[in-house]
Amino acid sequence: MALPAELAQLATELAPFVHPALVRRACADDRRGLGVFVTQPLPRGELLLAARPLAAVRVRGRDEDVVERLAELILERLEDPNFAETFWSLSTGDPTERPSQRPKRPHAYMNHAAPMEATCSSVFLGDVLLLRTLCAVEPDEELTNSYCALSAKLQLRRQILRHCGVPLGTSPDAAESEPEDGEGDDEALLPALRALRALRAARAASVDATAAVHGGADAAVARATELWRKVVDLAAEEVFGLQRPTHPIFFPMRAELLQLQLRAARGLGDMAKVAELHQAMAKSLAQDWVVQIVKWSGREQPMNVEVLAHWIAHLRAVPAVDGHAAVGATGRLTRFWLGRRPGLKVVAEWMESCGLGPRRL
Ligand SMILES: C[S@@+](CC[C@H](N)C(=O)[O-])C[C@H]1O[C@@H](n2cnc3c(N)ncnc32)[C@H](O)[C@@H]1O
Repeated sequence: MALPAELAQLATELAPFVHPALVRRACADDRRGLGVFVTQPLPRGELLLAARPLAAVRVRGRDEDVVERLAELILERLEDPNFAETFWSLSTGDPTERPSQRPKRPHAYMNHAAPMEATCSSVFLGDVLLLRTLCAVEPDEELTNSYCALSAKLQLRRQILRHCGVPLGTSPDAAESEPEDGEGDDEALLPALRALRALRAARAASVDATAAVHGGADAAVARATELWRKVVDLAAEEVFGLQRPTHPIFFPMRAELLQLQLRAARGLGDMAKVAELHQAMAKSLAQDWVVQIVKWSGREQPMNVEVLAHWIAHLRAVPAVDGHAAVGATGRLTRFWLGRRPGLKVVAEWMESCGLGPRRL
């Protein structure tokens, strides 16, 4: 989906931009290689980068081989010496030779940190990538970005990190594999084991419901409806306990349960429930973080764009919904990212253009 004209204009005004306080240096922990650091204090929300990608391909279906198509495009363009110089400047380089340099494309050089620890986050505005600080940063502090989406489940996190060459075990989200029944006697993981059993049951019910509905017959549809209802009715409080658990393993588990419930509610056509679940997801993605991050002052909402996408989806699910909180949160998030507050319709189109429309969440 194309970006609304108002935002396409903004993208043109912002890009290209690289913040002058960014430098590329060797990290103190040499297993991390080079990283991006700041030379001066920066406030929360500072724009660090607004850049168009070196190469982009348009994807129509899910199965298209994006990596192969990108590689072909890059090989073609490498014949242009200007492109080749920029492209090869992305490679790791030798930290002992050039300990410090202004990075031309800092996003490509940033190391990963778990979403609850990353100091930066990025979003696409059309084909312009915007990168901002999520908290105030001090001089000589390393800037980090999560390579995984905020809502990614444990298994997907580990896949992404493995694929990106981040050693598993250096990041809390990579270290937390799903515990097996009877494994370990860590007190903190006992509620996680209970929750996992409920989560596994919900996963199985969702797979069965999808298979049943493809059967098409009335009995199959009735069976799917029953299974979806079962998933939707799982109370998060029962699954995770009444107290908000602080162990990081709970974030992806809670997000996964809500995602399964969202799909089930959509299958049932229960749009009021869909709206309620998007709201729960927005709050959960925002608040679970706040519990972890002492660095953030007060209970300020994390400005991750996935949170914005869920508020917008909440507003779209049931037009008559009382949207006071959602409109407020949407306004704060869009102002944070864009420096302005366009209408809800424009923000909804922006989310669609980022692949964060209600059907994709
Ligand atoms: C986009 S590059 C980041 C820049 C890189 N450190 C360099 O020296 O060019 C991604 C690579 O950085 C390393 N890396 C990123 N995040 C890391 C982390 N949290 N711990 C250890 N290594 C990390 C991995 O080797 C990964 O393949």
